Amino acid sequence: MKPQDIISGKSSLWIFGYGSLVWKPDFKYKRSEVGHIKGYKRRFWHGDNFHRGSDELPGRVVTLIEDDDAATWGVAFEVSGSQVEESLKYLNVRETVCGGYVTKMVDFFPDGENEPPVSALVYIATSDNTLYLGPASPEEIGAQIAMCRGKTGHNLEYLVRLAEFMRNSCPHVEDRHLFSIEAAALTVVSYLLAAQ
Ligand SMILES: N[C@@H](CCC(=O)N[C@@H](CS)C(=O)NCC(=O)O)C(=O)O
Repeated sequence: MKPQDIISGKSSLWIFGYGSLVWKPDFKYKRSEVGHIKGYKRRFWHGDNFHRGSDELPGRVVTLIEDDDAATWGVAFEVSGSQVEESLKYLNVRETVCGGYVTKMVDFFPDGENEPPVSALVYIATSDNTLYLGPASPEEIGAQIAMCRGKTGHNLEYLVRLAEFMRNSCPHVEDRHLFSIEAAALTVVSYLLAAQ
């Protein structure tokens, strides 16, 4: 896939989502496929002071961390023609300007028998990013998510929608990091509700 072929409309572009993009792409696309990329693990190690948090109380959202033994499941969206420029302009604001993510090309493996991999664009927040928060225990991350909200909504919605996607669309994948944080966040919420 050459950039000039995408620009000329001769070939389409695939965009891989693994966080809010799996349940809220918010751009027009031709078709989508559930699948995975290799060599990365999904971690709630990126801060968010816009969509799901604030400068005072930054939320936590996901990024990808290189790990040769790992795979990350999500959804890839195929965009073609005018959808290419429209989606990239939109995602540049949502992901890069507001979120601090940078772009990379990876191989996406659609779920299903013998489907060949396709090259896909992915947005990754690297550790040199000013919003990067890094590792913490599921309890610490869960508590932070339970307490944060931003201009797009509550950080809990971001977490639970992603966990729901994995349970519904990737039931064969055991994402201990995601589900342990979800359990911890919901425990904090239950205490807050009981204290009311
Ligand atoms: N790039 C990842 C993560 C994307 C992500 O969660 N980005 C945040 C920006 S910090 C976002 O779009 N949030 C919108 C929302 O929370 O509804 C993906 O492919 O899904």
